[in-house]
Amino acid sequence: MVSPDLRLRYQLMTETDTLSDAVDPAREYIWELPNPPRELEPLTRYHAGGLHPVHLADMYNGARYRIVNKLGFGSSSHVWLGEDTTAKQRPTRPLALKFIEAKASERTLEIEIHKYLSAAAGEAGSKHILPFLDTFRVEGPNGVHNVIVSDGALAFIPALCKYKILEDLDETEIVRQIFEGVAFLHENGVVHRDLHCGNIGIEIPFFRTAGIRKLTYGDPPIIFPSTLCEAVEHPPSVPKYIVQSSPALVDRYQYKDAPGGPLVVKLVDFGCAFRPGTDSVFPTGSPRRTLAAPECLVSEIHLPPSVPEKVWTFKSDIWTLGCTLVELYSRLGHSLFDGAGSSSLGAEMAKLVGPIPDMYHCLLDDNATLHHSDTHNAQSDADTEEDDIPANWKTLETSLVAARTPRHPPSAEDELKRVDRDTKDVQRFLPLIKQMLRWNAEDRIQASEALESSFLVEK
Ligand SMILES: Nc1ncnc2c1ncn2[C@@H]1O[C@H](COP(=O)(O)OP(=O)(O)OP(=O)(O)O)[C@@H](O)[C@H]1O
Repeated sequence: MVSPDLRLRYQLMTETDTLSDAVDPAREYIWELPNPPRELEPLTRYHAGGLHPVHLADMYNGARYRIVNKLGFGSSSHVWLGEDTTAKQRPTRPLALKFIEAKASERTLEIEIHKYLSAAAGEAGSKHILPFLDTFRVEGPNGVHNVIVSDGALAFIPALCKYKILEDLDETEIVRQIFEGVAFLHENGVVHRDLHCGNIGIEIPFFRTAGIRKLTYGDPPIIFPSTLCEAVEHPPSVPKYIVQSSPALVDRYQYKDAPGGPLVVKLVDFGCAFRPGTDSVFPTGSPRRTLAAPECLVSEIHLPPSVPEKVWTFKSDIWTLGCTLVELYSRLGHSLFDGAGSSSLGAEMAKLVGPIPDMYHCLLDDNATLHHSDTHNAQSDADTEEDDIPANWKTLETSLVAARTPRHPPSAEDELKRVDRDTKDVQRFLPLIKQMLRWNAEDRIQASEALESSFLVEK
């Protein structure tokens, strides 16, 4: 039997998992990670059908790729920094090896879509798609996993915000390149479905020229041994230790004046992507609810669900991207519809987008939006008069400016200048977002049209 205090420690470790998920009473062993930081995936993800237990210095694909560090993890994979031991190029190019969970490997179109997009390389916008370099399969204790090898010389929006690097970069240019990438995807018939900030990478040319060893990926890698608390043999399904994610970072000043060329946006993660009218299967990955377009949320609520291919469209990508761009522009300081507080998602949307159409009224329901909200309040929120809407956009403008302006500017004069500049930027930015967030999907702007918007043209 597992003792209660061990159960408790295990529960803390797994954070989002419930105790019943975390502890399998049929198992004789339990694992402990002392003071686990948030950057660790829970050990419960290592089971049949789950993640492959990867260790540092492991060799893969006939000893071609060596594991050097961990870059991150997502809902269906973990991504490792690796090097190609057969490459002659020096310094060694940083590679990202994405190990997909065994179960997810069976149903994703990710590799197929990567290959399909690679065939269109050279077309306008194609340079904003993460280059696909290789793929192989690994058979391990938890099943068979697809592994995707791609460029690892990227920094992602969350890390750039966390280390206050984004504010030194040209954000308008980043937005333009995102639209170029999305326009390329849509012109090639691909709906991404999961365009959140964590899937927007920025290629830092300096990363490649500096070589894998010079980047502060967490040097040396930080590991947390998975201690055996109840003596049994170490099961092969669980790694001997968990490596903390160490996204590539260099000194912030090296971004701005980085040698090696301009920064290039790369869209990553085609785990939820599909091609309407072409793909006969639909990937069951779950994009974030708070970024999903109303028609997609509604289709989840109606049981049996309406045909998913019909609601996840180029235009649902545009809604998601609108929400994501607001997060990016606020440097992750403001989420549009975060589902927090007393309003339902539907009510939060109505405050900005306008009175909620009848077909979306179910989004006001507590269960439908996973809220503990007061339905009455939600209803009255949703009945927002059209006249109130400009006021709500004004409130958003104020929040965005506040999120962008640093709390401790060097001087009061600097602060005034900064607020003035940020206000002008936000006032130019929000009309574009308004065109992306429309109840009727057909009324939303296309990615190619957004490239002609005054925000991007009159830079
Ligand atoms: N090419 C890369 N270079 C560096 N880091 C990467 C790369 N690809 C992914 N990562 C890191 O790994 C994380 C997870 O990758 P990815 O989003 O592809 O996985 P996922 O399981 O499909 O995630 P989710 O579906 O939750 O978005 C990313 O957020 C990023 O931090």
